[in-house]
Amino acid sequence: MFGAVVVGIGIAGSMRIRDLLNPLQSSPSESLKLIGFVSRRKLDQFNNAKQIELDEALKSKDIDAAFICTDNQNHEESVRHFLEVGKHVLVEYPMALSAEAAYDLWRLAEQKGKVLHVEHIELLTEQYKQLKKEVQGKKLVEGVLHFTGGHLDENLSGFPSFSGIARLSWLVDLFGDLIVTSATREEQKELNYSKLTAHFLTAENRPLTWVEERAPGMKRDKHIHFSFTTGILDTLPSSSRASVGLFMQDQNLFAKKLLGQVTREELLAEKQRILKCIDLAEEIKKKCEH
Ligand SMILES: NC(=O)C1=CN([C@@H]2O[C@H](COP(=O)(O)OP(=O)(O)OC[C@H]3O[C@@H](n4cnc5c(N)ncnc54)[C@H](OP(=O)(O)O)[C@@H]3O)[C@@H](O)[C@H]2O)C=CC1
Ligand SMILES: C=CC1=C(C)/C(=C/c2[nH]c(/C=C3N=C(/C=C4\NC(=O)C(C)=C4C=C)C(C)=C\3CCC(=O)O)c(CCC(=O)O)c2C)NC1=O
Repeated sequence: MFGAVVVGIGIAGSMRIRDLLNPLQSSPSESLKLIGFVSRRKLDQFNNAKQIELDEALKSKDIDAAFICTDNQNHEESVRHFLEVGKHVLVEYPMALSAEAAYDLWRLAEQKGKVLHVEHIELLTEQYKQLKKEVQGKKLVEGVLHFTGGHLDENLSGFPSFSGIARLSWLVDLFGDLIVTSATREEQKELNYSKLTAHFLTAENRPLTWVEERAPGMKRDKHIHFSFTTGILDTLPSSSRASVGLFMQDQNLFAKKLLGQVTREELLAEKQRILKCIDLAEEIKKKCEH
């Protein structure tokens, strides 16, 4: 059994507590046991789980793994604290808000011989799995992925290429290695309006564009326009709900890693994809700041 603590009780943290208390039967998740949660607020109890102090969690012999579900600006610090005291870590994406920090944390995890798992539920949705099937084997001519969503506080969430890393993950997982050719940022501060536009080239020199647009009340949505040599794909597949919840699927993956059931090749491929996306996010940020 691996004792677990959930850190940060927002939307994601609450779902983590729910899933840890109700693991999918006969799944790797049954090897995880919730010991308690850490919050910067005083909550005492949450779904019968008990609140513990951060210091206590770091020292506790009953805790083997930490689930970091705080706002993005806190990820680096929390991941580092738990790795340093020799705990395994699951962190919600984005793992950190700079490439330097991300590489540093992987090095630390390897030094300590601990699992560092980054949640990427955007790759686990039925919609994405269907999209990937539709794209497989096709030759891209050009493509656009346009995301819209509500306002985010950048002090907590970080630069939009990092808070929007799920869109980069989609593009890299669908089309392979990308290079950033240009990126711009448009902001209307008084309206909390933000639009990031990044242009890429694929390894075959095909152009791809990512737009991340946010404003208060804007609907959370994604639009695609992918031209292939064989035709155009401009609607996302209609999606049924996954039979196993997304955070539960991710928890199973983490538990499998703790149990040593994931191959070195798989672990390496995943790490490379995650760092590739972080590198792109960093590059986009640099280009926007110029
Ligand atoms: N929501 C989602 O579907 C997904 C989220 N993620 C990632 O998960 C992480 C957390 O996101 P999410 O849970 O959505 O964000 P929330 O804003 O809901 O929670 C973030 C943090 O804010 C604090 N908080 C929560 N509610 C309140 C409140 N009422 N008053 C004051 N503080 C509060 C909590 O910290 P504390 O308990 O310490 O006060 C919590 O850790 C992010 O990194 C995000 O990218 C990733 C994939 C999906
Ligand atoms: C209703 C308000 C709502 C909020 C505040 C919300 C926040 C939210 N959802 C996210 C991703 C995500 N959120 C979901 C799914 C959900 N997430 C949920 O909170 C719920 C209820 C679902 C269920 C459909 C998925 C699948 C992702 C991964 C990125 C994606 O594919 O869009 C993220 C991570 C950053 C990002 O990729 O944009 C945040 C902060 N999502 C919401 O839907």
